[in-house]
Amino acid sequence: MSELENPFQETLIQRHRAEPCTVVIFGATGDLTHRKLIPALYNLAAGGDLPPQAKVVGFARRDKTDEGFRAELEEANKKHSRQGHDPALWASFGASIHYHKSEFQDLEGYKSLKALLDKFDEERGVPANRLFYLASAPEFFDEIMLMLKQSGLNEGPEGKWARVVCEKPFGKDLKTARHLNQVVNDVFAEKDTYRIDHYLGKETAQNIMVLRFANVMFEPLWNSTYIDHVQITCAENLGMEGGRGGYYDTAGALRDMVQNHLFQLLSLVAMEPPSDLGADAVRDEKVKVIRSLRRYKGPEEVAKNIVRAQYTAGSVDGVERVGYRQEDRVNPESKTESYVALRLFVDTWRWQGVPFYMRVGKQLPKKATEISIHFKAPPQVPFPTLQQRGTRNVLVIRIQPDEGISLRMLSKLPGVQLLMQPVKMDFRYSTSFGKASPEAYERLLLDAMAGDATLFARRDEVENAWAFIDELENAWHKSGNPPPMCEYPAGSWGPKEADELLQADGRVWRRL
Ligand SMILES: NC(=O)C1=CN([C@@H]2O[C@H](COP(=O)(O)OP(=O)(O)OC[C@H]3O[C@@H](n4cnc5c(N)ncnc54)[C@H](OP(=O)(O)O)[C@@H]3O)[C@@H](O)[C@H]2O)C=CC1
Ligand SMILES: O=C1O[C@H](COP(=O)(O)O)[C@@H](O)[C@H](O)[C@H]1O
Repeated sequence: MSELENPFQETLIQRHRAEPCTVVIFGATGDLTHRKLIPALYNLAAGGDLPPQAKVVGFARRDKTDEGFRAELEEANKKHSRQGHDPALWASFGASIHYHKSEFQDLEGYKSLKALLDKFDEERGVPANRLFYLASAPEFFDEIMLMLKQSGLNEGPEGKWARVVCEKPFGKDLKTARHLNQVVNDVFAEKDTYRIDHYLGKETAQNIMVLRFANVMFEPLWNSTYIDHVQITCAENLGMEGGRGGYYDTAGALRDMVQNHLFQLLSLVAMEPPSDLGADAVRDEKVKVIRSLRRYKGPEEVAKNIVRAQYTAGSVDGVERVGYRQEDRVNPESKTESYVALRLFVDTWRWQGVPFYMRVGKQLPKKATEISIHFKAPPQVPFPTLQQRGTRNVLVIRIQPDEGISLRMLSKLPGVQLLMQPVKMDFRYSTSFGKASPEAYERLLLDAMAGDATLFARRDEVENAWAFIDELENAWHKSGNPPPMCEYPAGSWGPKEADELLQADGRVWRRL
């Protein structure tokens, strides 16, 4: 075998061979199904990864025929499929899609759904596994769970499984998340519960563990002896488009992005090596990171370490944007943050004293998510100038776009004098692998069908994350002296207070 052949190929193929199943999507006439779920299933079909004889059933309340539903989804697929749209492939994939009209609250609708799934099994000649995907607003989760239980749909046909995939947001605080977990786990065992965090499905997020644990040169340096600090940035150049203001204004950047996506990235960067790659071994290590986050008690500590802000009118990509409070469906007196910057500490042996700075915001100059690991300076001799920050080693993991990893290091400038200049070693997915990465939802749907929960949030991860977030939200919204709400013009990199957060520590945000 040549050195370049992939020795893991067989394991990976086995891990992802999904069993036959029917996917039922609750809320199938919605935006998520059109933009993400159907294109993901179509692309799995295009790659030959969809289980044989798979079927998709869309569940929603509007009147539609199978044909009408398929035609609507075909239009959406033309717009959103990452590999384009092949009419011949759609003809066979589309034929596997069906529509089932019912209210979420109507038990009869679930009984007739069960009859439909049983009929498909009869037509196939073998019973299929069942994957229920909750692509509805979270206030319907309780009802849907109850109905699945009462109709007996939470049990698969004999010898087959039934699993549930829950979309985010998974609760809006610890109390609601606990309640939801209880409701879901009363109907499905935890092993059959898949809480989506689509950042875990991103190729580059998955690569963090490979980078750290499959290369010998990084892990020995991956600790407070060598790392000065870590930055995680998730910038978006959009505001409240597509009517999202109504939901977003009840959530804010901290709940919408930090509690889930950013904490998942933080966990992958800060976790200890798992003993194996099984879902529980990985998630055991991730949850320890969240549990080790230093808690901020009270508004003073929160104000010192967390900056929240709303955008005011400005321009992004040359287009005028209104301020956050002027957005459609946003309360004109809103106290919801569209930006947050945090200084966090993971109180473990490995990370003692290393700050993790995170920032996330809407209406920033560009869309970019990256993690940067900022190393300490080497001992002063023999290069005294190395104390300057711009000369230190920085490892950048670009989550999106232009996925890849770069390493800044110092090189001697060619010439007769000993002058140094920072240079960059850059690995790009697009050039190194020559093929596009699958969309996060493709990977996650396939994993749920294959019974691999590694890239899904476990109950304790979600609850521990909320426990941390609740204290910040309480300081902001329930204390007598709440930390200030800062401002930043749309199109800027955030409020000056976020810069000051790092300046106070003698550091600066990395320029993206
Ligand atoms: N859209 C996105 O990009 C993302 C969405 N999410 C999450 O996914 C979930 C769904 O989002 P999205 O698709 O945007 O939502 P939409 O509002 O676009 O869709 C809601 C769906 O729920 C159905 N529905 C609502 N009430 C009932 C009812 N009483 N009985 C039966 N069906 C009902 C609607 O059916 P009908 O049309 O028949 O009324 C529709 O199919 C949300 O939790 C959201 O937070 C998460 C990440 C990204
Ligand atoms: O979950 C969410 O994620 C999107 C950003 O996702 P990305 O894959 O485009 O980075 C964010 O816009 C949205 O507010 C949030 O709910």
